[in-house]
Amino acid sequence: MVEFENPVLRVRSLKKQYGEGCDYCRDFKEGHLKKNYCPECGTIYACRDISFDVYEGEILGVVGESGSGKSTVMNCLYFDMEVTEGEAYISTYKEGNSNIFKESSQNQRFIRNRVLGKVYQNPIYGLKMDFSSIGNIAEKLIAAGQRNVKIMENRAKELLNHVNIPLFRIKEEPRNFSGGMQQRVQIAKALSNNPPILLLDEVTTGLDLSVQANVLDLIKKIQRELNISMIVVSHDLAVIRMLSDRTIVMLDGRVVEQGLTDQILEDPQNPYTQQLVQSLI
Ligand SMILES: Nc1ncnc2c1ncn2[C@@H]1O[C@H](COP(=O)(O)OP(=O)(O)OP(=O)(O)O)[C@@H](O)[C@H]1O
Repeated sequence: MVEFENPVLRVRSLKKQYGEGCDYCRDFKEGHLKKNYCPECGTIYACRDISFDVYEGEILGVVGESGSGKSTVMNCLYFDMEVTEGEAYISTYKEGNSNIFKESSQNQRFIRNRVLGKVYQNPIYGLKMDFSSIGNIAEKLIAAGQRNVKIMENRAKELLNHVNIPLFRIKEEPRNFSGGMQQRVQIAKALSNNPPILLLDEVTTGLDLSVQANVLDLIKKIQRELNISMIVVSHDLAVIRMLSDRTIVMLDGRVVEQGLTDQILEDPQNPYTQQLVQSLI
């Protein structure tokens, strides 16, 4: 049972825009934007004023249609892109007192290696396809300062076993693996340095339904066993329903609703969320 008491991650007023904005769009007057962009100057507001907490041991779901800004939130948190404005604090990093968006690039690299793990929809962003699976994990361990070959080998075997990659295949390159196996290796790699927070961006999109179910089961199992906090992004409310304790719903770069997943499913308040929930039935 998750206790919604200790946030491991606090995100405040995250904003990402492409373009300078103009007098017409800058204060977001009702009706001045077309979805997420300004028809006068063309500025795209990918994320506007996004705030949320992630608690210890919870899975937070982020759901919304294509272009709503879900991946932008994940990319900003993992420093794959720079925020325009905003703050984020991680309780295990500098006791939660430092805005990670303002950290030096060296410290941001440390956070990527030690504090956060990320699993991408497309495994080519998370894996070196021409390294072996074991080599992919070693790469992450080396980035965190590990140099002992035996320790790295044992850790890689343990992780790959955890995600059900057969021992006899761990020296193979992930390019030879099926989509589901590649995602499992990505998950193992992201867990290499025991990060307290895992970011999963559309990790089952594009997989066959049975493979998808298998990966979702694995995510749930890992979360239970390691009591890790996760943010799971998906356009598919069925995925979010299966995994997440709480959910935030995004539309046009904004959070339009957030709460316990059960509550959102049973009694959605926002018209867009109502549509999403109806599409499940
Ligand atoms: N480099 C960029 N330049 C301009 N606009 C961009 C850029 N990257 C993303 N966007 C825009 O930002 C908005 C949010 O994109 P984002 O990828 O976060 O959405 P999403 O909800 O994750 O959707 P999807 O699942 O389709 O990626 C979209 O309107 C997108 O076109």
